[in-house]
Amino acid sequence: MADLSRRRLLTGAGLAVGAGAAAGAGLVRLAQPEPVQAAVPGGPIAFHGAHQAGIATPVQDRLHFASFDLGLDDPKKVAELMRRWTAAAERMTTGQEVGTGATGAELAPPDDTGEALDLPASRLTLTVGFGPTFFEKLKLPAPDRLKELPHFPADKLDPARSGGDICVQACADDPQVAVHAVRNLARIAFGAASVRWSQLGFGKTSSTTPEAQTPRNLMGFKDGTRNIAGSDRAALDAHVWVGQEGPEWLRGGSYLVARRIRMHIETWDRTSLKEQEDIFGRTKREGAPYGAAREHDPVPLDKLPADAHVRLAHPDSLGGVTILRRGYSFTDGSDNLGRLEAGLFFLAYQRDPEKGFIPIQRALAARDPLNEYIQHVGSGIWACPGGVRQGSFWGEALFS
Ligand SMILES: C=CC1=C(C)c2cc3[nH]c(cc4nc(cc5[nH]c(cc1n2)c(C)c5CCC(=O)O)C(CCC(=O)O)=C4C)c(C)c3C=C
Ligand SMILES: [Fe+2]
Repeated sequence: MADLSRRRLLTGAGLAVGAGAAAGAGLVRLAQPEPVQAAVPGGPIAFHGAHQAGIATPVQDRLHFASFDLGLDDPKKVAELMRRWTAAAERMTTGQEVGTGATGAELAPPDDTGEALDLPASRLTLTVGFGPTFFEKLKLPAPDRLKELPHFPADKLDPARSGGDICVQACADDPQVAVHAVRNLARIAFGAASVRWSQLGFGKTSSTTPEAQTPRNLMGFKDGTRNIAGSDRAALDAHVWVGQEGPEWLRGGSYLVARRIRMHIETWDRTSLKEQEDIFGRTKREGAPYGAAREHDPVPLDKLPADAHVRLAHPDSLGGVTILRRGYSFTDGSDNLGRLEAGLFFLAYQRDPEKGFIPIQRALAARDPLNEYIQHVGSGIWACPGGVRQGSFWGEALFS
């Protein structure tokens, strides 16, 4: 049993000895040749399908988000990178080692870096998107709706934490699995693309499973109460998935907006409960909207302060504008004044940024009292291709 590795568990031999012991740990899923939606905690989430996993699929606990810059401008070579990345992603999302594994020929570096050996798939999802600069560099036609985001008042964006030709969103229940995935994709990309910036996240601040307990953000409020459910196909089709209006490669895909939002935690912590609740228009403990008793009660907008965050961002205040939020909290230690470098790594998926993030952020940037306690310091937008079929690779139709 000493070599009951991630990889052996997936082989017949590994399963014969491993299945019984693994079942209780959520590893029994590995018996299936085709990954299926995680039915047990830690099970794999299907990589193939009509849509990329990691958008409407249940939100995992941890994030490693990476933005890559291309080092070449030949679309054929980038297609080859996507083919190699897809092959690695297919393996990692089912808990397998990359390529020939973490141990191979003695005199060559192994194909897999090895730190995820013995760990389950941990519901790893890998979601890829292409930014405006990707299309410029490769001289490929960009989708109409993929435009650099406008400047919003009070933005203080750091170019070193913004943009990027390709993004990879790795989500998993185990941070080591998410970090391993990004690290191995970066290793594969050597010579073709390199990491421009990356962000670790924990404590998801959204939910695509309304029946689950809503997580809390670092301000202590339940975050993600009113979000698009992963099972709400009508809402996903209307607000998240690109339809016939997009190029073929993007249909079933989505536009992703990322914002690194720093929180002035120490100032927030000196703010009265009443003011904190007024800012959101919801109670802190229950998460109920003002004028209602329970978290999931409908929001009586006229009972909320006119500039409450929830009122400003609510679809009824914005002609129906709706996004799917999938953000994570982050802390990157403390700054030189001893203040926690913390905040929200906000991620939003939408069918059209002009009918999603942009009008909401315009309203929030203009009036949200939360602005006194936050600052947007990083930003990016990417077009995420539709789902990957068996035998295909990320964005294949874009390159052919
Ligand atoms: C541009 C979009 C949004 C940004 C940026 C944003 C930042 C941000 N939000 C919170 C905390 C909460 N947001 C909540 C609701 C909410 N927020 C947005 C959009 C943005 N938020 C939307 C669309 C909604 C839902 C509105 C609705 O339909 O009712 C809530 C309430 C709970 C919930 O419904 O999720 C909280 C809390 C922070 C802390 C923050 C920046 C740091
Ligand atoms: Fe919000």
